[in-house]
Amino acid sequence: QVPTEEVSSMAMMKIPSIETFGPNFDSFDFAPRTVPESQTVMSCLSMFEDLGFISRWRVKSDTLVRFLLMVKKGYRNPPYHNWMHAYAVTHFCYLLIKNLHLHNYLEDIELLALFVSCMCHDIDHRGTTNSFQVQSQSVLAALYSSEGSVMERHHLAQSMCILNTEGSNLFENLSSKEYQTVLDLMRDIILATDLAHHLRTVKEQEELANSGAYNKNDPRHKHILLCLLMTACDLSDQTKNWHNTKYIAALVYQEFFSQGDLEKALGKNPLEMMDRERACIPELQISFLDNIAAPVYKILAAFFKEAATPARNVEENRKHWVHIGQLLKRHGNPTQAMSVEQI
Ligand SMILES: COc1ccc(Cl)c(-c2nnc3c(C)nc4ccc(C(=O)NCC(C)C)cc4n23)c1
Ligand SMILES: [Mg+2]
Ligand SMILES: [Zn+2]
Repeated sequence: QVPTEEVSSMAMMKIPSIETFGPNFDSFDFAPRTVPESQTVMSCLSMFEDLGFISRWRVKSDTLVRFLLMVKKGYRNPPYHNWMHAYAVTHFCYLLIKNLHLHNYLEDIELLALFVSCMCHDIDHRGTTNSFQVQSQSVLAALYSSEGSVMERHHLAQSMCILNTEGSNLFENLSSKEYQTVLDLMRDIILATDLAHHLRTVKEQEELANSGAYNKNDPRHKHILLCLLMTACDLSDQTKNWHNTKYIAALVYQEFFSQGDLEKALGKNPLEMMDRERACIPELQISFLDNIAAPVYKILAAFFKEAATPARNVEENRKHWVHIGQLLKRHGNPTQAMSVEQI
């Protein structure tokens, strides 16, 4: 639970306008990680208000505050997959809703489900991958490995627990039909954050974007678009300035290398990208951008011309990695694993 006095004092405050959190808070170039962690819950309140969700879905302010505090508390503190990641992902979803006029493509309830899924999508992450759960025979693997997407099923289960807790059920004033719909949508969207799922779906996303034949009455089209938007939010740290991108890589590889250390201790051979002795971060990041991140924003920009900026920023960041890689080749020995601090 969360302390009652914290809930009631925050619930009584007037919700600040979004400008409070920085000039051009609603522009693609705004870096959400510049918002101090102590202001992120209030900032989420402001985004809910600014998106019109509080009145549209008759959300009680103390319920919303309790929900936000429970979600934030539900995150652990691994280097990357912590609350600030969820906040950054949620902010990008806010940008998409504000800048891409998504109400012409998706229903209101689908936008609500997407926004809330962004907040919840990595709850209780331990900083290790799905395959590590299976390899280490974790409790979560025992629960979910037969269905796959082990971590994502756990994030979903944790989210449902919070919504089923008296006093933090954000959707308490939805009709029973709306309630069922929003939970079904959260299930699809959170399970879609498994990169393996994304890699199975991205071809269809590209075809739909290039066909120019998106039909908002076609459930399959809406599902495909929601998956694309969720992945675009999840990887959105790659669409900001180079300083942010470099910082995120340091966090991601801290997490990967810690898992690699664990795997070695368990007598297993880690993937190269998890092995601090072998990984070459610039190389690995260039292939991550080429094979995973850049295509997502290219497809997004094919759907929405307003999304040109994030796609361009990813290309800019790729150029920086190429330059870093050259510096490393010239001044270090090419196989030398670059320490994350040296980035
Ligand atoms: C959307 O779900 C996730 C889940 C977990 C992570 Cl860490 C990420 C993620 N977020 N930012 C990054 C960055 C900067 N680099 C990454 C390099 C590799 C991989 C990776 O998983 N490669 C395995 C291959 C089979 C796809 C993920 C990376 N990543 C996204
Ligand atoms: Mg995840
Ligand atoms: Zn995530």
